[in-house]
Amino acid sequence: MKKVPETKVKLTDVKELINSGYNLLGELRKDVSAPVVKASFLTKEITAIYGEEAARTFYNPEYFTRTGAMPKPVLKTLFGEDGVQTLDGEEHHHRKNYFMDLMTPDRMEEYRELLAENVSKELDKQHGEFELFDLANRVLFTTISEWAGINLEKFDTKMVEKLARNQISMISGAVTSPIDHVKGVTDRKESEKWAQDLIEEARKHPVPGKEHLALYVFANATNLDGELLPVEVAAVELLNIIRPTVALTVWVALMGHALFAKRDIFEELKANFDNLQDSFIQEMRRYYPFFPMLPAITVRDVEVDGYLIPKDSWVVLDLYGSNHDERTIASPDQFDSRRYVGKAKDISYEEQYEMLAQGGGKFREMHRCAGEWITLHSLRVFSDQLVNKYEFTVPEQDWTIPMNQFPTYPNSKALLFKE
Ligand code: HEM
Repeated sequence: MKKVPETKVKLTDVKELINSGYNLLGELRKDVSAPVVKASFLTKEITAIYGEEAARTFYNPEYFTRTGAMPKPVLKTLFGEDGVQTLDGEEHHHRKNYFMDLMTPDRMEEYRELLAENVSKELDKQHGEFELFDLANRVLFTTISEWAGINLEKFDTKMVEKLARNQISMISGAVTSPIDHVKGVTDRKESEKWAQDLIEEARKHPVPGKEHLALYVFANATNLDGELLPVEVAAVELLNIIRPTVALTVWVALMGHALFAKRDIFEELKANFDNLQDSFIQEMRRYYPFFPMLPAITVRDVEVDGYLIPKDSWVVLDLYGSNHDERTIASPDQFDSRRYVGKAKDISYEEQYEMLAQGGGKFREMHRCAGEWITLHSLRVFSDQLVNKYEFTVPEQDWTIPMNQFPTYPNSKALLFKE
């Protein structure tokens, strides 16, 4: 086995590591002409790996642990502390089951119907120019809250709008300028307080017949010893449903880019919608940058692509790089709506590592995203309504998607015009 080559490029802070762009790790690989690369990062060393085979190894608990791997600033904004993302082994499996048990086919269908109704209502109201990003942000927040059993009627419109925006600033505050980070931390605190009050209320006043809804599931969730989760942790987990669903705002704005920046993808999809819709959605998840990388620590010496990564190394799996891996993906930098025809379902319902936008592997045993199916249903609803149900014209705008911003979406937030 070969020694991992080290790049001379110095990474001096978290902002530089993640915010300097989705292509950074690819550039480091180029710098050393190898698929595995080591770089100095503050006082630590970081080893970057990518691709389907590397992902298989990364998800194997015999080789890697997630405990202690996630940088603190990310926990303080994006994920929250002591949530499912930070657990390993039995404890993780037990907690993750609460999430996966929510995702039954019936509940997914209820979510899809609710979202379709809410998107239609919002689109019906639009006359003139509007930002698809803002519309999606509002609709996704109200829909997922309702689906989770949260009654938003108790809160005034300003508070609801603020909470909807918080779900995005918690993400952008994870790795960004100090000012945005402080805002991300403040907005997370406000959201956690909101979620804690909801959990406490749900514990005090259980509603018969609502036990299966996310709010009540997390209010009643226990640890491995059968004790109720601390209210703070239950709130973090409730937000682990709300925040990432609202984050789909970003993918909806990127869908705006796919469909309206140029018309060719729109026309191809409209002409053959039923056949292409799911493949188009999977290609969107692959092609556009979103979640950049995942960290873990080796628990023993590990071989990746013929290179030896010693025990106790801090390793990141480059998700964006994996989804653009020229070794396994034909013309990875081209958007091809047909790429996943015939295998769109396998990509998101089987254990797999071929496309890693939301992680890979087994849903219950591993850290793979619990919301992949909600994501698919959301993107199905939006693509259907944008392509088939309404007509838009597209104002002049800046469609640039900056590669050094997290999360990233078109500068114009996808402007559309409806009569
Ligand atoms: C906006 C689109 C989304 C993206 C890009 C995304 C991405 C990811 C990624 C990369 C992970 C980590 C995978 C790993 O550590 O191996 C993850 C985990 C997770 N996601 Fe998502 N996700 C999205 C939407 C959702 C939705 C809609 C939900 C919930 C309804 C959700 C809930 C979760 C949870 C609970 C975890 C932690 C799983 C665990 O640690 O076992 N995500 N997601």
